[in-house]
Amino acid sequence: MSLVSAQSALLVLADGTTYRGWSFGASGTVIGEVVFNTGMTGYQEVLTDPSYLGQIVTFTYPELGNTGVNPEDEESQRPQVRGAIARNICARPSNWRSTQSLSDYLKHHHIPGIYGIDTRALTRKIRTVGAMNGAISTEILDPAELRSRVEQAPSMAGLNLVKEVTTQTMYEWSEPTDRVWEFSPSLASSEAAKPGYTVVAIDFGIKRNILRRLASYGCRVIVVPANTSAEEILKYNPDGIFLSNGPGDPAAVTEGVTTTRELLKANKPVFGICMGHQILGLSLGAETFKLKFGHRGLNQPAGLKQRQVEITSQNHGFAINPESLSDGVEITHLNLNDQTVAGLKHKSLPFFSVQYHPEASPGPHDADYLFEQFIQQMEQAKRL
Ligand SMILES: N[C@@H](CCC(=O)O)C(=O)O
Repeated sequence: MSLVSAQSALLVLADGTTYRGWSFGASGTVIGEVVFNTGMTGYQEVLTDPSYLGQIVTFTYPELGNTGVNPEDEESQRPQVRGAIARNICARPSNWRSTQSLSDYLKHHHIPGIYGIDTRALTRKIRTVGAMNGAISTEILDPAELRSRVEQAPSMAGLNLVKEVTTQTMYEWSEPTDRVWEFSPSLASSEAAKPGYTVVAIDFGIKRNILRRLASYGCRVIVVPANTSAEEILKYNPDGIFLSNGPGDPAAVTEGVTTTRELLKANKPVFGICMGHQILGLSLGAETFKLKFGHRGLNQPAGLKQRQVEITSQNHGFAINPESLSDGVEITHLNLNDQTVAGLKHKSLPFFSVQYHPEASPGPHDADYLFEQFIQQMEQAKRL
């Protein structure tokens, strides 16, 4: 295990703000959208969530790496972030599941990180000015030169990144949440009746824990590439269709929107999470817009008509414009911090979606009931 280095590294934002720190993970230069995540746990799940593709993530939790990394906590095959920013790094992880230090892991995957950064100041900057591109480098230590590289990078708005993360071929997923970790009383206490519904999941950058939750509720999940046609999807005769999370600008994922619009004509239950929620909204005629700095963390309150507020895990930079929703669509949840749309459903057809992540990983489990809601919709559809 290598200790964290004292090699100098530079972080420059598009507006010229410069931070000096030290390198962890790989050496090199990376450019991406600099965002912040306020979660106090789950750095490995964040790093491997495909929705973060193209982004440099600032972790506001003050020390990263304490529990190392392990093979079970991967949300996809590899870390997907372009870079990581930390206040401090723990060089000697201590956890019974740890197989590698965070720094070695990122080095292995050629992902640079910078630590020693005043992440509170950086977060305030992003909150005030808005999320913007930036670069981390261990090679270019002249701020003006690094900034000129940042200026050449495209903005996140308008970027379709789905093709970089979607599966190339279809596959089936059957692994549920490990029984040791199961938290749902109905699933943990009994050999709950497994409904055995077939769900086709369109992979815009799917997280493994979504697949696990669907499998835990007894679904046979067929995961298909994002460019699969509606006709091919319907050939699997699914009981329900799932639209996954994913990176980039949802409005640029035109193929996914066209396919979903076609699929809606079949009137089968449809459930969307995060980008899946945005794609469902776009398919129903709504528009999306880019938020100033997005929501990324584990304690975002969502609610509206329900008596209980859900504390939710979130990770998104775009949202649905409520003004653009047609009469047939109802808002079910708002983000209670800024009143943006956090959930919607069709008033008469079995389509619903949430902007947040009910699968958590990391995060609270308040919204896990939405998977059960999807199962109930498939049950009802079968009875008709
Ligand atoms: N890329 C979209 C969706 C994120 C997700 O699906 O997790 C956004 O930033 O809003």
